[in-house]
Formats: sequence, C-alpha cells, structure tokens
Amino acid sequence: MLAANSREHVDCVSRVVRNAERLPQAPVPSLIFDSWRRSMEQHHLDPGSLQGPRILTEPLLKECRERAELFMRIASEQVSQLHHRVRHADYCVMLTDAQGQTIDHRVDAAIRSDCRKAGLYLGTCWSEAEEGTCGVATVLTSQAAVTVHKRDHFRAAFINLTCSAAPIFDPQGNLLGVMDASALQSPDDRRSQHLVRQMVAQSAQAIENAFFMHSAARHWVLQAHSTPGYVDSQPDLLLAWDQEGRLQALNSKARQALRRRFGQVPVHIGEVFDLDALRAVTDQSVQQLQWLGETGVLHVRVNTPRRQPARALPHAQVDPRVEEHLRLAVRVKDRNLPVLVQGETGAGKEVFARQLHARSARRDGPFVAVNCAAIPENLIESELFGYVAGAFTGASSKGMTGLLQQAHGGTLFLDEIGDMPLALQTRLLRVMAEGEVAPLGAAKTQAVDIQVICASHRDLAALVNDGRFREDLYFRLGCARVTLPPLRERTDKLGLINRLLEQEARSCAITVGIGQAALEALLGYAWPGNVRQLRHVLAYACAVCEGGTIQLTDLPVEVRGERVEVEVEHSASPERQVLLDALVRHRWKPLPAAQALGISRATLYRRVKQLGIDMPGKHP
Ligand SMILES: Nc1ncnc2c1ncn2[C@@H]1O[C@H](COP(=O)(O)OP(=O)(O)OP(=O)(O)O)[C@@H](O)[C@H]1O
Repeated sequence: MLAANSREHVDCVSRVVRNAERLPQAPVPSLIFDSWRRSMEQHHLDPGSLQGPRILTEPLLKECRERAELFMRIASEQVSQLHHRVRHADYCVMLTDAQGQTIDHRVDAAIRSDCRKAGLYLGTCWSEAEEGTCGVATVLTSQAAVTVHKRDHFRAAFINLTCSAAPIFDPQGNLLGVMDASALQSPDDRRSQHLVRQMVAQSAQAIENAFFMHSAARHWVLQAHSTPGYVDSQPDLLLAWDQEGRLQALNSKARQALRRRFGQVPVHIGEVFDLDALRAVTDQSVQQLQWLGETGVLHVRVNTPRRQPARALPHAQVDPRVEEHLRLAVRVKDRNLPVLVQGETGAGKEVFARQLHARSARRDGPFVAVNCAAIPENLIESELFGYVAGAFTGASSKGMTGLLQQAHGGTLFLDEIGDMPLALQTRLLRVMAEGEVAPLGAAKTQAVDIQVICASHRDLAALVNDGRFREDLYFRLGCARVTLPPLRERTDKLGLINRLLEQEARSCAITVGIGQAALEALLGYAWPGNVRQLRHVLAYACAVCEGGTIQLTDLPVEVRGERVEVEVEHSASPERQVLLDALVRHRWKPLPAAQALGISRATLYRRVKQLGIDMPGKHP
C-alpha cells in the first residue's frame, strides 16, 4: 500500500505525462519531463514501485571495477575530496561507470545504513531504463551536469533523495562515467542545490583533466584559460596533438569551444592556431595566443611530450584499444567462453588470437588454427571431425585425427567462420554444447576440451539476416566480440612499422633504417590491406633499398601518394573485384583462390596479369 505522499507523486507523474499537451507549463524542468515521459512510455516503468535499485552481484561488480580500473584510480582522490567538502551536509558521493553502475563511493558511518536502504551504495545500477528519472540516469541521457531534486525522480521510491551529478568524458569525447553527490534530506527549494551541483561539476572536470594528462603524455599538450593565474591549476581547455600536428585529444570544454568556433572539431592544430605563433609558446611560461582568424585571446602553456615518442620505444607501445581488448578477452577466455574477433582483412585477427592463447590459462595446450575459407567445402567436415579407417572411399587406411581433437586441452581458432557451411555450423554448435566429437564413421563419440576463438572479416550479423549463418551459433560464439581497429586508425603505427621493419631486416640479414619522407608516407597512407599490406611493403622496401635507408622511391607508388595509373576499365571491372576478393580471402595463395573460383591456376595468373592486379610480393 502506497503512503499518501507516494500516491500523490504517482498521480502527479501520470497526470503530467498524459496531459502534457494541455498543461500550460510542466511543474518540472523540460529535461526532467522528457525523462518522465521516456520512463513511462518507452521503458514502461511503474512510478508507484517502491523497490530499490538493482544491485550487481559480487563477481559482476568486481568485473566492472576491474574494467574501469584506470578511471577509478585517477578519480579516487577527487571522489574523496568532494566527499570531504559535502559530508557535513550529509551527502554521500558516488562514482559510476558509463552504464550508471556504482563502482566507487564515499559515505559517513552515521548515514551509511540509511544510504544503503535508499540504494546509495556500491554496485547499484542507475540506468533510466531500470530506475527511471534519477541523477545518474539524467546525466547519462543528457551528458550534462544536472540536479534531480526530490519529486523530480520518477519512482516514488526515490522522492526523498536529492542528487546532483555531472558527466566525465575521455579525451576522445566518450563518456567514462558520472560523479554524483546525493542527500537523503534537503530543503524543498531546488535552488538550494546550485552550489553542490557546481562542486560536483568542478570535481568531474578535475577528473577529466587528470585522465587527459595521463592519456596525452606522449603528445604536445596545450593548456589554456582566459585568466593567466588559472592556466596551470585549473585549465579550462586542454588540447593534445601528435608529431604531425594531428589533434589526438581534447577535454570536453575544448571540444565544445572548437565546435562553437569552427562548426566542427578540426583535424589539425594548424586549423585552430597560427602555427608560427604556436611554436613561439614554450613550457617555460604562460603566454598569450589567439584563435586562428579570431580576436579572442587565451592564456596558454604548451608542454612538450612527457614520454618519449614511439620511435624510441617501438616494442613497448601498443594501441591502447588492442591492449584493452586483449586484457578483457583473456578474462572471458579463462572462463571457458568463446571469443569472436572481427576486423578488416589483414588487421591481425590471427595474431590477436595467438596472443590471446599465449596469455590465457591454456597457454601450455595446443593452438590449432583452421581457415574455414581455405579448406574445400567437401573436406572441412573430415578435417574438423576426423574419420576412422575406411570411413569413406579414398579415406586413409589409418583414419585421421580431426582438428577438433588436435585442439584438445588448448584453443581452436576458426578463421573466416562466416565461410563455414550451414550443416557444419550445426555440428559445431553440438560439439560446443556437449564437449563431444563424433569422427566420421565412428560408432562412439570422443570427449574434447577446447576453447574456441573465431574470426571473420565479414559482417556476421548480416550473414545471419541473410540466413547464411545460424543465429544461435552467432550468439554462442559472440559472448565476447572484439573488433580490431584497422591499421589507419591505430595509434601505435610508428611502433608497428619499427617492429615489422626490424623483423623483415633480420630475415634478410641486413640493417636498415627509414628516411623521413618515406616514414611520413608510411604514416600517412590509408592501408586498405592493413598490417599484412604494411608487412609486404616493408619486405619489398628492404629488398630494393640501397645504402641501408629506405627512401620514398623504395615504396610502391600508391603508398608514396602518387596517382596509380590503373586503366579505369580494369579497376572498375566486376571480374577484377571477384578475383581480388578470392585472392584476399585465400591470403593471396593462387591455388586455393583458383579452386574457389573453379578455374585453373594458369587461368588465374593470366587474368591477374590482364586485369592489372598487383600480387603482394610480386612487385616489379
Ligand atoms: N600486431 C602485429 N604485429 C606484427 N605483425 C602483425 C601484427 N598484426 C598482424 N601482423 C601481420 O599481418 C599479417 C596479417 O595478420 P593476420 O593473419 O593475423 O590478419 P587477419 O586479420 O587475421 O587476416 P585475414 O582477414 O586475412 O584472416 C601477418 O603477416 C601478421 O604477421
């Protein structure tokens, strides 16, 4: 039975949402009203519910905290400081991740138990879809600092709470989490919360800036404020750019300022400031700088990279996204769940799968790689499941152990899983569910203990829609989906170039370096064939360069940025595309590509030449 004030609240929410068009003015700010409406019409929540928020189980909370480990570490000091400033007014402080799950909190012992009852506790989930309008959820949807005051809350369970919260963004503009200060009691006038909201927003910005400085240590960083005295202690704007001047990171105020001034976020620092004027700014003192083409003056300091650029650390630097994917995938794999790796062809899916195996608990077991696209369809079944002697005409007299059995105790890597025939998908699903394999012609099944990593450069969801891939298998395999970034988007390009060059040079038994112009061309090229193409280009350059340095002229013309003279009819020909697709899918191996196309190897070579296809490793 609802108490009178709860019933009154439920009536008010229902009346306002249902009669919005007829009311001269909503009794709550429009942000809150929009959220009430979504809570009721989109999320179908009951405003009369008195239940507290959902609480994560212990293992799930642990996982969320581990995932946000760096964010929490950087934020921790500010969470404590904010709590110190508001605790005497009986506020507790919570930090949530980008899903609204509370991963850190501070509360005084005197109100801990009441806060816990009200849901202000570690592990509580505050998404709009589950809890309706509340402080954290409103920040998640509006991405701005807000106060959700008492009866602004959607559910009657929360109408005594007052929450002021603010978003925290990473240097790429993605939401990292939400900082929140909540009280169990507060004055009825919502204006009483103005100061607390300001404090929460300030703390959120301090965390954002600290996270920014941590992430941008390898770049040039400009810190700016309209008042010189605040440039170092509380910079408003933070911008970071790399050796080539490309903007790599912005704090949210800088992102907003650039959008306001230039209509969008520019790509290069030279679009934001005059480069000569910028070069004159040092890290020795705060100086004045003007926006490009504008009169407004900023007080700025420019810091040179605090960490050495990748050139000096080719081995240590790995793209943070790839490293993070790897870290999470190891955890998933060690729980015996499959991992699905997606990414463009040549992006390094197999390399990733091998690294994953090497870091997992099964590192001492076998790693068996199967390219489903490279095995002819009529052989896949026997290759995977094996067969007993005399199972079919032409079978070896000794029988054959299937790849699944070979992977027993280790990892089975199914590359190009999208090419697996439907009938085999069904059998694979059964193996994964039952942990048993039946070789062809065998009367008994064999137990197998395998972990599966799959990879595909195709859009598996689209294959499912087309009925070419089993939906249940897609969901089973894709417990954890990792999408590797294409080479053009990787931030460790320089490190990769150095590493691959070292390997190629070693295999040719030479010592080789790269000239500046060649390096710039390698860094600036879009790499449609990803790391595989980079490796081929470097192998070629190692082979042709003279004097121990790769020059621009040692690179293929398309990488140099020169126009490739391919006859239009060639480049646009559908046959050329079909040939290219087959070659790429079969890793440029002529025989399997020819077999897949149903032509002879000689015909394939002839058409490749006629259509002007440049086979890797066959540069003139
Ligand atoms: N991180 C890396 N370090 C060194 N070499 C790499 C890396 N990633 C990929 N490569 C190289 O790039 C090539 C392609 O890698 P890989 O086969 O793993 O890509 P893929 O995305 O699985 O390709 P496909 O889409 O054809 O299956 C290989 O020669 C591999 O050695």
